Amino acid sequence: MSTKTVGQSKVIMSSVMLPEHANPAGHVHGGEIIKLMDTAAAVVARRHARTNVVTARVDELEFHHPIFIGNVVTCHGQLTFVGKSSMEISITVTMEDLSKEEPAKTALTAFFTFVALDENGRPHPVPTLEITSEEEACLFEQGKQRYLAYKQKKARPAACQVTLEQQ
Ligand SMILES: CCCCCCCCCCCCCCCC(=O)SCCNC(=O)CCNC(=O)[C@H](O)C(C)(C)COP(=O)(O)OP(=O)(O)OC[C@H]1O[C@@H](n2cnc3c(N)ncnc32)[C@H](O)[C@@H]1OP(=O)(O)O
Repeated sequence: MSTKTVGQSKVIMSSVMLPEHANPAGHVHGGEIIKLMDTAAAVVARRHARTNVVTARVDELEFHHPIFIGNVVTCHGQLTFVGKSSMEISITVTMEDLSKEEPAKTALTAFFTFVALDENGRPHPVPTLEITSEEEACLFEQGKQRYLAYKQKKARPAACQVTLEQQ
């Protein structure tokens, strides 16, 4: 199995927010930004895996600052953790008001888990992650904790999981 660095799949993607992205209150709809985040995370995952990838989970999604029509939003994405076929990607969204001479602000943050698939739609192994800095090592360890927490949750007995009433 090959190894790749975090830097080999990093992404930065910018978009201008248009009236069609607004919610009834005039802010940019959160769902529009989440779609941009998902797309940026998919680019990172696909660069790392070079196979089809799907979103499996979103952790710790936080809205820190509202976004308005006319703002430039930028998604910064990088791998934090890699399991066997799953990859966790950190996405930070910044917003910039082009009419003001001030630095971009952090608007949203989240961790997306993607799973690489083979041609039959089954999970497929991905390259391991080569860690090259202390910051990457710290993010990897935190991602590993979320990965292990998911595995633990999945192993819980059915009685501890939400079920839908039969119609
Ligand atoms: C034509 C294209 C060109 C494009 C080129 C450019 C690309 C850029 C543009 C595209 C941008 C749009 C990108 C949008 C992407 C979608 O919108 S995809 C659509 C939404 N997602 C889905 O429909 C996925 C639905 N879920 C599933 O299909 C299955 O649950 C999954 C995710 C394949 C997992 O299957 P499974 O049988 O549960 O697999 P299992 O063996 O249990 O687990 C496999 C791995 O997944 C992990 N996993 C599974 N479920 C979870 C979970 N819920 N949470 C965390 N980890 C999980 C496991 O821990 C395991 O990890 P490893 O130990 O292998 O590392």
